[in-house]
Amino acid sequence: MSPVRYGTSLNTSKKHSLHWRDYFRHYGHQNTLHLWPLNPPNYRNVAKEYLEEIWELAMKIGGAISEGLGLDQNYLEESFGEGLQILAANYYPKCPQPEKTLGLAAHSDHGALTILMQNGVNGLQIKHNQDWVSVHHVPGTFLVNVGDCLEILSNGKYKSVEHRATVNAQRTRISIAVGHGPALSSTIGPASQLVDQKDSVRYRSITYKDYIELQQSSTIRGKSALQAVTTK
Ligand SMILES: O=C(O)CCC(=O)C(=O)O
Ligand SMILES: [Fe+2]
Repeated sequence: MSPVRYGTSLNTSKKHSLHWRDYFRHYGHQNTLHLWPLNPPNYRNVAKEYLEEIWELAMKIGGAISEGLGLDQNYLEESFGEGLQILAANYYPKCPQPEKTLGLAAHSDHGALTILMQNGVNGLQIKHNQDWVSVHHVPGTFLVNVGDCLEILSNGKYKSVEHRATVNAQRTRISIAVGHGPALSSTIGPASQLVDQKDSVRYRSITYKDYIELQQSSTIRGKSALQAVTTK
């Protein structure tokens, strides 16, 4: 997976329609900073500071989740190792026929925790009991999504959220999603402490790199990558 990417869709296969969005995405790691946008001129400084702060926040939340699972408070952070942070900036222009398209089709995020900032225009929907539910933006808040890595690591105790973005005819929507996952070379699998006789291993182990490739090569929407590593 390249450390910087620009485009419209996750997978540009002709098998399905493209998204009503432009995006750019880049890794948060400092050694990729020379690849980040140069315009606006303060982008690199602002993004660097934001990514550092948001990493701290993600680790705080990850610590509470680890503790809640009965694991060591540092479990998530330690299993991340050097970790991988990815910033995705999504731009959804006004759309004359919004009911005919989507800004971003149904998917779950491949990392463990995504922290999302938005420009106050609603559009995010999450799947709950087979229905799409709109998430109303509360000013001054971030939205935190559980991703596939956390579902795998917790052996299914946390469920990654399937979500999508709708567009509208009145206002352009912008969202900045920052995903947090383990280092690309690390193997993701259920924490051994969460696997017992009653609750056997629900997901097979896979490197994070292979998991991302699996997700991004699929033309099937939704949680298809996770289903591919589910053991039953
Ligand atoms: O725009 C949104 O609210 C969602 C963005 C998103 O799901 C993503 O970038 O993975
Ligand atoms: Fe997402």
